Amino acid sequence: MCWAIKLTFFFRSFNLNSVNAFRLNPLKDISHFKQLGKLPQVSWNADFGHYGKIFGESTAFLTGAAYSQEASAQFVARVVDAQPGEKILDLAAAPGGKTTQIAADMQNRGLLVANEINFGRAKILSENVERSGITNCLVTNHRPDDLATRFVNYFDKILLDAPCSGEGMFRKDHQAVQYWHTGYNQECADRQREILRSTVAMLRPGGQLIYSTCTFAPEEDEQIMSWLLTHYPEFQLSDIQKTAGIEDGRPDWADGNKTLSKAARLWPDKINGEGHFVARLVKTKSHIPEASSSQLISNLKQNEQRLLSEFLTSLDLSLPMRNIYQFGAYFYLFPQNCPEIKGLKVLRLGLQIAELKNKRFLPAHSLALSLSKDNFSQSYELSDTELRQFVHGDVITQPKTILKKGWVLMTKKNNGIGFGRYSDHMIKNFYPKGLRKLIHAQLSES
Ligand SMILES: C[S@@+](CC[C@H](N)C(=O)[O-])C[C@H]1O[C@@H](n2cnc3c(N)ncnc32)[C@H](O)[C@@H]1O
Repeated sequence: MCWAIKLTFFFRSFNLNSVNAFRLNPLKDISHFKQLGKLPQVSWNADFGHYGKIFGESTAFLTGAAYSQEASAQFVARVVDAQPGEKILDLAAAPGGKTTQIAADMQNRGLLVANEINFGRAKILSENVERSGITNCLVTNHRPDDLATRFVNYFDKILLDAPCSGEGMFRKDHQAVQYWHTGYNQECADRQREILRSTVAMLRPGGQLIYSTCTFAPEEDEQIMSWLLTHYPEFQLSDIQKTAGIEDGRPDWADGNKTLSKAARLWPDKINGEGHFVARLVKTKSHIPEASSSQLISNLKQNEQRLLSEFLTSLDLSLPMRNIYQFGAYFYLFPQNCPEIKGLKVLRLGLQIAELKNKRFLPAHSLALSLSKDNFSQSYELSDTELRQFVHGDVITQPKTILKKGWVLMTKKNNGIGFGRYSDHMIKNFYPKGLRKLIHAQLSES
């Protein structure tokens, strides 16, 4: 096909609406979200990706069983191909689309560091990690060069989903168009090179760097990759499996290095999704000597350990006490191979499990979101009306099942969404005040 016709199809695609998509979250019990599972699949993420919209007042959102994510963006984590037990850094992670997909692939095993430079965005990332029931993630708020001084030759995989000119999102996010100006691609490219200078040192030899953008500009895509290959000869591009209209990268848009065709381009006129670029590189060796990195160890004193252990046992929970860290009144279950956190700006340390208040333990909201009906001492399945009451912060009076006095995991479609405490025929509400809201719409799955 000649260039003029190709370009006509490309520009025509901008007159079409972008298509909503989402991912079902296998860290949750998704067996009862039957309608969502029947929606058309995103072909490159067929296990969990679907086309359709998830509203913020739906049961899928409130339980964390689904995450809204544009279809092409779902391809990036497929290239990361995270495995349980790996040490992975998601360097520019907010709001968390790729972090939550990577964590699901890791099945909560191993270490996932999700970093975001912007504090406000890091808080949103942290909330999304919590709602998704992720337990092996450290959410940090650092500049890439800060992190690079801490983690030398450290990670098995690093995803840099780079800040970019966002041209691939123009039809989805009209604001992205407003930022664009002449010279913007070069400004973004300069920033991408700066971030990559810090990134390369953090990957262990043999590890993989996945670089992605949501822009069409070769200055930010193939040309950044050719710059990296020239300046860091220890990196080589590796093949990406491309299906369903995903195309090769374009060597002719950079320095002609043929291996650039191993990268992937997602064009909105060729696939059912927005514009994206993804490349995978392998680091063959490192010139920097391995730094010894110390691991976090439990700081629990004997007395707290005994009391916490008794509290957890009373809730039928069994957690490894050697992985519990106390920070003031709060107790966290930190991930396997967790690095020492002194000097790190950490917004979330694995899973917050409890708070000590007036000499009594309260189970943490994050804990509820990581549990389902069968792994807590007692649970209560909320009706739609009760769910509205619960997220509004109301007491649940006259519950319809028999409960024992004490903590109750409040569930919807079997997934924990918060804690209550039962006594005197009512369930007192422990849904966090900051998250309480009035749901106006009819509750539905999506
Ligand atoms: C494309 S977005 C990340 C999207 C995210 N990976 C996801 O899937 O939800 C790029 C991120 O890079 C961050 N960023 C901006 N400037 C940066 C810099 N100099 N270094 C590192 N990150 C930066 C932005 O705040 C933004 O959150």
